[in-house]
Amino acid sequence: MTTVKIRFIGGGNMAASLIAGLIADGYTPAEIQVSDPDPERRQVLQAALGVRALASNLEGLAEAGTLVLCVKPQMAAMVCAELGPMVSEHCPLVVSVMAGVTERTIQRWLGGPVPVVRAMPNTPAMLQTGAIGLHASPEVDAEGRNRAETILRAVGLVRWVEDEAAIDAVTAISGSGPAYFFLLMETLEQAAIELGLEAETARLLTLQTALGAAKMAMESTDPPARLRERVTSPGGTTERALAVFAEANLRGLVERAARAARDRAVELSRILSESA
Ligand SMILES: NC(=O)C1=CN([C@@H]2O[C@H](COP(=O)(O)OP(=O)(O)OC[C@H]3O[C@@H](n4cnc5c(N)ncnc54)[C@H](OP(=O)(O)O)[C@@H]3O)[C@@H](O)[C@H]2O)C=CC1
Ligand SMILES: O=C(O)[C@@H]1CCC=N1
Repeated sequence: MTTVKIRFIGGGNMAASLIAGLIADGYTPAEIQVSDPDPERRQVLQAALGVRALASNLEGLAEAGTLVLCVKPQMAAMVCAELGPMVSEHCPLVVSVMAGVTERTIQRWLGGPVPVVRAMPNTPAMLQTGAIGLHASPEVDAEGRNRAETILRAVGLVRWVEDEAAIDAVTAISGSGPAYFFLLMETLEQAAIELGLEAETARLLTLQTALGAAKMAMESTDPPARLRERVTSPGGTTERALAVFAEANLRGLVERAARAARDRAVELSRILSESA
């Protein structure tokens, strides 16, 4: 019988992305379990990913070496209170992907100073192209850090941060970040259609351009600013477009957006740490 290695609590978007990435990396569905209260969601998870999806958060929990908390921050207190006695008894490694829920708060809700790793992934984890920030509470030993890193490395690029507060910045940049790039893709595709391109052509040219730009930026030794300059012929078309972005202060806007996301994570941490 295969031992369940990883148990997800909450089977929504982020859990499904992580599970898909882990399976793509070679984990077998039998090594992963998930619990979620919604029967339709459980059916989708079972059908799409082949993992066992349970209604109860406690059923089979003792078997798992690692628990991944994947519920909304607002549900976390209730879920941790339910899991606390079992976590104290069986001491699995607790990994939380929840935005704005600190290690101290999770420990308080679980009822003791258990080892907690905070991981901030993003949905491209499903294609093993996630970007993940990690931070461990002082109770996590080398084996626990190694285990968390191995699991998350299977679904993308991992960076440890020294200070737990940096996880809020990671949340604002790479946790939420796919949404910013998707927004840019949506708007560029729409602009292409408005300029007269056929819809499928607009879609494909936009997406391939995003992929090509990201690949170039990843693989080049030059920074993105230099790559941008090479596209921008003096007196040419790109220059005109970039002038419009500058006029609207795109840089300031992006900075404000990232700050707003970071501040929301900080606000959630404060509200949740003050709650019962
Ligand atoms: N989405 C993302 O890109 C990212 C999300 N995160 C974090 O991941 C966590 C989950 O987010 P996301 O997947 O987007 O949210 P979802 O709402 O998609 O997933 C949460 C899941 O938890 C289920 N749930 C609700 N109550 C319980 C319970 N008592 N026990 C077990 N499961 C429960 C929900 O069911 P129901 O819908 O029926 O209530 C839902 O299926 C959040 O804390 C978020 O901060 C982190 C990085 C990126
Ligand atoms: O929007 C959110 O709160 C979550 C955290 C990062 C991405 N999605």
